[in-house]
Amino acid sequence: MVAHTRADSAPKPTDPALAGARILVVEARYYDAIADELLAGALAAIAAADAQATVVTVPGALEIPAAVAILLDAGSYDAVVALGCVIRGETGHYDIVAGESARALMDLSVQRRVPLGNGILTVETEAQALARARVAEMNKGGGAAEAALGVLALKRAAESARTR
Ligand SMILES: Nc1c(NC[C@H](O)[C@H](O)[C@H](O)CO)[nH]c(=O)[nH]c1=O
Ligand SMILES: CC(=O)[C@@H](O)COP(=O)(O)O
Repeated sequence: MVAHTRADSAPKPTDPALAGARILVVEARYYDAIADELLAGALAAIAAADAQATVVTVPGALEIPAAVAILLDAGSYDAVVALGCVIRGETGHYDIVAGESARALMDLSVQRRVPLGNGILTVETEAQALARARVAEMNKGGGAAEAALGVLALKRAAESARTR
């Protein structure tokens, strides 16, 4: 039975239990400059936790969920970080790309019990995307990695409590 974990005592991304954890990073390089910032932030957060990152690149956000599923089946990863940027255009395709990638990733994370940080930006303009991607600004890539690491620390704490 896992004792209730209060938010202020939840494991943190820098939890020593994360050292050596294998983090799968799947990035969609639809916009290179934005992808560069998201990836830099995510890799910095993973390195700060002394975890190991494997980076895979796909064309667009819609390809991220399938790539995650394929790689989780093919390899052994402790957590996943998804990175990308969806900018609204003239048609409803934005809703498909943004909504379906998010839904598929959420389903993967819950069904497979795999910690997953979603760093796919869904924005109206490139300026909004850059402000959120830039490490020196909102650093959403780093935030997505820290979210995945935080849930991984929680998962490891829960597994440890179960085996006591
Ligand atoms: N418009 C954006 C896309 N569109 C492409 C899709 O993600 C996908 O690659 C295509 O539909 C083929 O399956 N992707 C982004 O990541 N960002 C966008 O703004
Ligand atoms: C989010 C998208 O897929 C977007 O690039 C599509 O643009 P459009 O709706 O103008 O075709």
